[in-house]
Amino acid sequence: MSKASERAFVRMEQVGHCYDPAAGNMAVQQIDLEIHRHEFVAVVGPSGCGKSTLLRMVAGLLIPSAGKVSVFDRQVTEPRDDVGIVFQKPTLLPWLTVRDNVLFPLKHKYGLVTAADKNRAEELLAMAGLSQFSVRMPDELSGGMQQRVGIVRALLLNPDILLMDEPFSALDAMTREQIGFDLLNIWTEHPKTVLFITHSISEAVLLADRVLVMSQRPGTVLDLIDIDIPRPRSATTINTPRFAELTARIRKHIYEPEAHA
Ligand SMILES: Nc1ncnc2c1ncn2[C@@H]1O[C@H](COP(=O)(O)OP(=O)(O)OP(=O)(O)O)[C@@H](O)[C@H]1O
Repeated sequence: MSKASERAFVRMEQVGHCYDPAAGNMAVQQIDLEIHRHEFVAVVGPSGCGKSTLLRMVAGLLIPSAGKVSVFDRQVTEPRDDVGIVFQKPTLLPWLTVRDNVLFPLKHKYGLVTAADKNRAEELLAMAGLSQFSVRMPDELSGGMQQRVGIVRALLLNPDILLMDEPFSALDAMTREQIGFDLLNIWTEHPKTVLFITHSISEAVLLADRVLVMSQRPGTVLDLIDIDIPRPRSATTINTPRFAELTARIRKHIYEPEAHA
């Protein structure tokens, strides 16, 4: 079945949001977007264009002041419990081991943790290359490892949707590239619908099925680009002509927006 004929999983229809109705200026406006189940969509755009606002609306943490957000045809009207969110900083609890940190949301949600949960935690930690660190404390881990723990913690709840808000921006370039490939491996094994915000155009092209390019505030959709680069992708993908073409197309939108007006 082609993507176009699939039913949308996340749908935004003429979505807009105004944080300050008295002032009346919109943060985002007229957003139309359909995301398919298990699709990986990256969002890029200038600072302050409303990327995080978009993500918060999908999570139900923010209700749009115009238009409608729905997930599987049901309008989002309150915070959803089927989304996993990964932020720029993993905010691990310093007094718990890595394993207890990733199990914490399950314990909080259901009041107990089963043997199956513990096995799954170990399996995901192994996929993230953290097996040997499951009984270590967070401050014994590097920044990249802590961020992997944050991703495992979000995945352990087995959310339908994974929302990632600049998850790798605090990491150095090499760690960032590696953790991107780790994320792709985990996503391939455990498919999820991913909305991934990044300031890195090459990261967006390397990871995503489609890249949403937003305009300056009030943010709206400038382009939605199919990343037709075959998977699995690797470090050498960056050297392909198609990669260069796609990143150039996005750069043009960001740095020469008037050319598309
Ligand atoms: N709670 C809030 N109250 C008022 N204005 C807000 C609030 N949150 C965000 N804004 C404004 O809405 C606009 C969009 O913010 P948002 O954080 O969604 O942008 P962003 O694209 O994620 O930015 P960045 O790339 O810098 O993280 C910005 O102009 C911001 O100042």
